[in-house]
This record gives sequence, structure tokens and C-alpha cells, in this order.
Amino acid sequence: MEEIETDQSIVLDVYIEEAGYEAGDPRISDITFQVRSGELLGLIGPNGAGKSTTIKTVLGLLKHAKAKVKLGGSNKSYAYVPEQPVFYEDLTLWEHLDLAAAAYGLEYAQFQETAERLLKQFGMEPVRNDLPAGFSKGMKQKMMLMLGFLVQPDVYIVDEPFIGLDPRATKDFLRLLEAERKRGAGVLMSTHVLDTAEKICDNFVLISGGKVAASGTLEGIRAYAGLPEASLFDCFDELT
Ligand SMILES: Nc1ncnc2c1ncn2[C@@H]1O[C@H](COP(=O)(O)OP(=O)(O)OP(=O)(O)O)[C@@H](O)[C@H]1O
Repeated sequence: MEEIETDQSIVLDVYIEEAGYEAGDPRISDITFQVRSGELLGLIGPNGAGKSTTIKTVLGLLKHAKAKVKLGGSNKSYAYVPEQPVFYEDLTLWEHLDLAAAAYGLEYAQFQETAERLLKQFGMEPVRNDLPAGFSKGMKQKMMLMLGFLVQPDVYIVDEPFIGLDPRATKDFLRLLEAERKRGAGVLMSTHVLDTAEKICDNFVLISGGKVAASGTLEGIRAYAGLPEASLFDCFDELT
């Protein structure tokens, strides 16, 4: 990712001309969006629309991509929280936190304080010294979220956080996310859970068939869909 020199409030600036998995077979094209400091941008769209491909392109993971991705903010740092948990078989939850802190060069005292707080906030204290292979799906998901929150980056890139979490964990996650946004972090979040997205996102990018079908605020998307009072779900239905 390059660094943004101009507009200070933009923490993530994305322009994807095209990207895909094989040469000459793009799966997404002409996708442009910005995330500002404190903003939560929802990346929504039906199965196979291109949300994960967009996120992979932002992360620079696709070989066949023509894209410009610029990172801003005070530290020019980001955390990626994947939908599928990724972990080391032989490391405990605490060791994962410790490793992430070392990788990001966090100061040890600050790491300990933040890690202890996150263990409490996510109700994971009892399993701090356990191996994540034995965790439930939701517990693994919580570990991935904790690893992201530990780093306190300028940008969070979160792929479908809601599927594995119980209502309590969802609430805890949203509260932490809110605090991070107040601190100035921007968030790009892909999700299918439209009723939650409708409540929490400032802006949306609706992807369909690998292209942007609509983007903007809920009001803007309603106007574009010609459904002034509709839910995000109904707009989504109309536009995809
Ligand atoms: N690893 C891959 N190799 C080849 N094609 C892929 C790969 N992953 C996704 N695709 C294709 O890219 C297109 C977009 O898929 P993508 O995974 O980005 O959709 P999505 O919006 O994230 O869907 P979902 O909501 O189901 O997760 C689809 O046509 C899909 O078949």
C-alpha cells in the first residue's frame, strides 16, 4: 500500500481498475471508494458479488490486479480480520496476542494492558492459556478480533464479523469498534447481515456482479433505488 499525502481525513483510498484470480479473467472492475477517519464503510453484496475479491485486492494478495490502494492516518497501519480464522496450532491465545504485539512493535507494558483488557471484554480470560484449535467457531472469531484490536491501527479491514458471534459478543465487538472509531480509526467491513449494517455503517458500497451497483449513505442508496423509506435489504434486493 502507498501512503496518502493529500486529504488528511482519508485513511484508505481504493481504486480497482480490475482484479481476478487468472490472467485475462477479471472478477471485479471499476471499484472505487474511500474510508475516512472515524468512518465505518459497509461493503455489501450477494454471494459471489466480489466482496472478498475486493478485500484481497486492497490487501495486495491478488497477483492479477490493476489497482491503486493508498493508506493514510497517523501510523499508516492497518489490521485485517479475516472471516476464516487463521492461527498457529502450537500457540496459545496469549501467545498469539504476544506474537502480534511483537510483529507490530508494540511496547510491552502497553501490550499487556491492552491484551488483559481485551481478554476481559471478550470473556476469553478462562481460555487465555489454551490452544485455539480447541475453541468454538465464535471463540476463534473473537481471537481474530482481539488480534486486530490489540494493534489499534488507523484502518480496520474486517471480513464478515457477525456470522460466528453470539449476540453478547456482537455487542462487545460493536462497542470496541465504536471506541476505535472515536479514536479516529476507519473501518471497511464486508457483511451479509444487512439489518446490523443498516444500523451501524455511515456509508455503503453495494457490489453486484463484480461492479459497484450503488454507493453512499442509506439515504442516498434509497433515493438511487427509488425506495425512499425502504430498508437496506429492500434497496439491495431492488439493485442487485
Ligand atoms: N480463489 C478463487 N479462485 C478463482 N475464482 C474465485 C476465487 N475466489 C472467488 N472467486 C470468484 O470470484 C468471484 C467473486 O467472489 P468473491 O469471493 O469475491 O465473492 P463474495 O462477494 O465475497 O461472496 P460471498 O458473499 O459468497 O463470500 C466469484 O465469481 C467467485 O467464483
